[in-house]
This record gives sequence, C-alpha cells and structure tokens, in this order.
Amino acid sequence: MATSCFGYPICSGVGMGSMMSSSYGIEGRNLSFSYRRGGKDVPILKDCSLRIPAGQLWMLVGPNGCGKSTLLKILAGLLNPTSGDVSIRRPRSFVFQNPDHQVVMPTVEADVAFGLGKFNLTPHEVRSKVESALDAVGMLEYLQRPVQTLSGGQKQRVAIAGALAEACRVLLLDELTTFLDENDQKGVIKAVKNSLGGLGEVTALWVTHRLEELRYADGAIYMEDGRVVMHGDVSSIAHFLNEKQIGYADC
Ligand SMILES: Nc1ncnc2c1ncn2[C@@H]1O[C@H](COP(=O)(O)OP(=O)(O)OP(=O)(O)O)[C@@H](O)[C@H]1O
Repeated sequence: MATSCFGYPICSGVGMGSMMSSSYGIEGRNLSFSYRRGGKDVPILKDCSLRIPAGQLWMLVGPNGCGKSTLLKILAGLLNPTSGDVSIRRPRSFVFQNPDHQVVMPTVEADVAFGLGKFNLTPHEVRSKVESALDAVGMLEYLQRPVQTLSGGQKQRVAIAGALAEACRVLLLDELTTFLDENDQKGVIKAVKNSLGGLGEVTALWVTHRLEELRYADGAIYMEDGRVVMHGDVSSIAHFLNEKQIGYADC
C-alpha cells in the first residue's frame, strides 16, 4: 500500500503560486523548520535548498539528528516549514523505514489495489495497474501471496508498488534498508531504480545511512546540523565523506 499519497496538481508548492520548472521533480527553497521545546523555538532545518531533476534517484545523507527525516517530511507535506517553499510533482508518496508499517491488507494484490479504491476503475483496470506496478518492482509472481509471508524488503517493494499503482510522481523514501539484509537491500534499490523510468517520470529521494548505497544514486545531498552542506555530484560527496571519515556503521 502507498503509505501516503497526496493531491494531484502537476506542480504546486507550500507557498501559493510557487510553480516549478518542468525539469525538476523536487525543489525546496530556503527551508527552515523549528520545534517548540521548553517554551523556545529549537531550529532543526536552517535555510535548506535543494533541486532534484525529474526522473532521477538522489540520496540524502548526513549524521544522526542532522535533519534528514525532517526535510523529507516537509517535502512530503507531513510537516510545514517555518519558512521557505516546496515545489514538488504530485502525487507524492512517503515510504517509511519499518516494513511492517507498510503493508496492511491480507494479500499482495489487495494491498497494492487498496489505494486505487478512490478512483472509479473497473476490476480489469485495477488488475492491470496492480500488475504493472508489481512488475516494476519485480514482484509480479507474488500477486496472490499473503503479505505476512514476505521478507522486509519484499514488503517495502509492495509498498512502492502501491505508490506506483496510484501514478505517484515522487517517492520519498526514509531509510528503507535499515532493517534489511544485503539481498533485500539490493532488491529494494533495484525496485526504486526500475520505478523511475516506468509509465510516467518518477523522481525519488532516498534517505540512508548506508554510504555504499550512494553508488546507485544520480545525485546526492549531504547535510550537517540542519544545513545542506553539499548538493549534487555523488562522487564528490562520497570522496568528501571518505576524507572526513564520518563514523557511520556501514561506512
Ligand atoms: N517531534 C520532535 N520534537 C522535537 N524535536 C524533534 C522531533 N523530531 C525530531 N526532532 C529533532 O530534530 C532533529 C532532527 O531529527 P531528524 O529525525 O530529522 O534527523 P535525522 O537526520 O533524520 O536523524 P537520524 O539519522 O538519526 O534518523 C533531532 O535533533 C531530533 O531530536
């Protein structure tokens, strides 16, 4: 099931009238965000800007607590920025870290079809969309499988299929591979890569701690202490992180 799918305008922003140029799937401009704690505003995001070309997979990396998930939630519309603008293609879907929170229906087919209930589709159309989406994530042969028999990575792929079935244009993926073994990790990355070039152009932003995953990305963003420190070329960011010898577990 697509965990969250929101709205259908081709492009719109948090700020009214913020139209996005057609070549970007995701744009954030000067985003700041604070939590209110102990009667004080605690700044979490500080003037973050990013631009992700449509049809690409980008990764968002940075130390624990630097604000990656907060930024992703703002892009998903789950949090409102204190200031700044978001322009993002729609519909957009947010897929959470824990695979067991992704799939709720008894079978794979029912789960992927779940979000299609709001459209006025014939059973044949529903079946066709479900099959295309499952095909894109390499799970077509699991159509009739009870979801409780799936691995964590397979559940993530079913969740992504749910988003694709609803013609999602942006995938916001929050540390999907944290709980997965290497096989499942590769399966999910492959599924996301394969989703980008489907029927429509899908843009994906992937938060990860696993720096080895950077090699699958078209671009990357490195954050520190609520700020975007580097943005763009993957090899420069990977090189920078190696030099810095950041102490990630999987580094
Ligand atoms: N609901 C909340 N209330 C107050 N502070 C919060 C809340 N959620 C997150 N924070 C704080 O915001 C900061 C950024 O958190 P966030 O989860 O965005 O970081 P992150 O980079 O995704 O971290 P991680 O890599 O550990 O998942 C952290 O200091 C965190 O403690």
